[in-house]
Amino acid sequence: MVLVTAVAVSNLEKDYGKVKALRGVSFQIEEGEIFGLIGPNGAGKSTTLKILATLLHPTGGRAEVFGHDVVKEASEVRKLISYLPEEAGAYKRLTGLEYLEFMAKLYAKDSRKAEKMLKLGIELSGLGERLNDKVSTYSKGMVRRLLLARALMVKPKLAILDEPTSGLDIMNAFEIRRTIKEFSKEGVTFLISSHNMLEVEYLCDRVALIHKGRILEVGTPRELKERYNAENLEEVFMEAVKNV
Ligand SMILES: Nc1ncnc2c1ncn2[C@@H]1O[C@H](COP(=O)(O)OP(=O)(O)OP(=O)(O)O)[C@@H](O)[C@H]1O
Repeated sequence: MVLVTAVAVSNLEKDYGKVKALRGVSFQIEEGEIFGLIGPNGAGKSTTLKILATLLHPTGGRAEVFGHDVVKEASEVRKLISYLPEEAGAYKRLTGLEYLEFMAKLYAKDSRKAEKMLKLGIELSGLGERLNDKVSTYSKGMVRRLLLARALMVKPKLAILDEPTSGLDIMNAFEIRRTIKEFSKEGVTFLISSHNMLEVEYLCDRVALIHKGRILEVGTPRELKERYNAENLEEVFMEAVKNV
């Protein structure tokens, strides 16, 4: 099997004024992988994801998505990705169904494809009858499911998901993880950020530990646990930060 590089991040730096959010971040993701970027609050996860989603310009370094530079070829990159932001709440005046319909029409090349996309979005949202209610009446978890359905119904080559299960109850989080695994089998590549290390351990093929804008370790959960003689990724992380 020929490995295709989905994401190549090399020495990425991002300053917000005096704050150095990223201090030389590098990692690669192969096509079809579920890759987890994990670390504590303020580590630089969202910043890395936003740069890959073409929403932020890096201060230094490079990032490519399927060989396209995220700065110089941003419009090419946007055709290949879906991005789920950490905090999102737009389109409150629409019903969930109207929102999915609007997005399907925007993304699909013809009306038949839009229908198919919408059907998938409805199914993925799991919102049933509530899709007919305005988004403003949804709980945080319901909004999350709607946005995730939107992100996946377009079948992106790369899905960039910032804390996809944050704020969701156990059942919803379980469903989301199952959907991610299913889509991965169909060839969608995932970059997921999380500070829930146990969830990531279950879900991800490989993970990168990020702390204070630097990558501390990259590997499969099993490799990292062996490297640190640890029971789980939480223990790996606690050991890894000791050496910083
Ligand atoms: N717009 C901004 N202006 C100034 N500083 C920012 C801005 N966005 C992020 N930062 C800072 O950059 C650093 C990295 O933030 P980032 O949001 O990437 O972390 P994170 O790992 O996603 O954290 P969390 O898990 O809390 O979302 C933090 O110190 C944060 O305060």
